Amino acid sequence: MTEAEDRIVSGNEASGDTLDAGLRPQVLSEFIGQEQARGNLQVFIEAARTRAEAMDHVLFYGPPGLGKTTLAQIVARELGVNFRATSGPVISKAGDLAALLTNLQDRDVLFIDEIHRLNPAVEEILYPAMEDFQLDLIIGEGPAARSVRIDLPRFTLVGATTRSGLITKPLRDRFGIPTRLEFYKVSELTEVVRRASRLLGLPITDEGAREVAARSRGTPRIAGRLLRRVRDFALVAADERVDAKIADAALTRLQVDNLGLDIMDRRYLSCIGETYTGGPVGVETLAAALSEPRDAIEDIIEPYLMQIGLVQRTPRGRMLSPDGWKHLGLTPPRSISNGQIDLLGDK
Ligand SMILES: Nc1ncnc2c1ncn2[C@@H]1O[C@H](COP(=O)(O)OP(=O)(O)OP(=O)(O)O)[C@@H](O)[C@H]1O
Ligand SMILES: [Mg+2]
Repeated sequence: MTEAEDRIVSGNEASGDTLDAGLRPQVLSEFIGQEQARGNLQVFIEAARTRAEAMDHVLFYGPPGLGKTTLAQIVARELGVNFRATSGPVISKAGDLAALLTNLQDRDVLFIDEIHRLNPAVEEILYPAMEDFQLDLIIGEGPAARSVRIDLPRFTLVGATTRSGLITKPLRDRFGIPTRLEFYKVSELTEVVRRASRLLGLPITDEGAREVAARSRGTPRIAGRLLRRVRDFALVAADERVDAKIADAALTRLQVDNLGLDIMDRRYLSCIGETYTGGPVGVETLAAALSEPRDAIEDIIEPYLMQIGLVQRTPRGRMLSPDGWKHLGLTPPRSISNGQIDLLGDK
């Protein structure tokens, strides 16, 4: 695990998150936020149930910790079918996928996490399975090799990825229901925190919940994790319930600032701001300067900093925005404070 993934404010799943299982919403009506995705799924689930057919294949994509796995489980439960889970890197051979697929029952949900990491040879045999519910396998080798076609039960493939850009077009095209998950609003995360507090038996005020939510980077997984740390502080301080002041004190001690940024984010921001005088600077250069893999920077650090507008992508690299300078407590160079950042394209 890289340093970026191992932070309290990283959206990635960490070993300490095992408690999350109890916080996972079980049905669609308990799932907070993602209104558009939820509304659409509701319709498709109901239609599939009414017709007693397998639902179309679904692809969930978006940053880590927004609820892709949770929604996949909910889809299976609401459809009233079995949920089988695996992940891209685990299916190493065509035979592994064949074994999974032939063991499914009619209308089951097969969940493939990190689907962008499927081996191309495996992906190839997934196409006819998704499209025609058929498996074409080559049995044996050399002159004795022959191909067999196996009929599969009708199933629903639910794929999840944090890197939709890495999914091949033929694979993406075979998902009838591509669903993008967005960062949550503070009001939605406040609801997530209140629900989690209830389940944890932790008294919290509305302002306390809001304080935790506002610092959770739009990500329910982070909200749950911060809440547990706040609970520890409240317990040790013998506070009866968590209010905004207690939440703020706990999160400040954890070095999570008022925007939910931690030391790593601030290192990233000040690297652009101070070392590269505001940019533009390429992501490879930043990765080297911060000794973090490029993937970790692009997947974990940048999405939220861009979402809240502290960093901008330009054709020539990353730049600190006026708000980014402000957050660092620094004065931007004149050309930037005059608002002359060119924001063309996407690099
Ligand atoms: N809408 C929600 N309401 C309440 N809790 C949620 C919601 N979405 C996610 N969570 C909580 O956040 C945690 C992370 O969600 P989940 O594991 O589904 O994320 P993910 O998108 O699959 O992440 P990854 O990309 O790392 O696989 C869950 O344990 C769940 O408790
Ligand atoms: Mg997941």
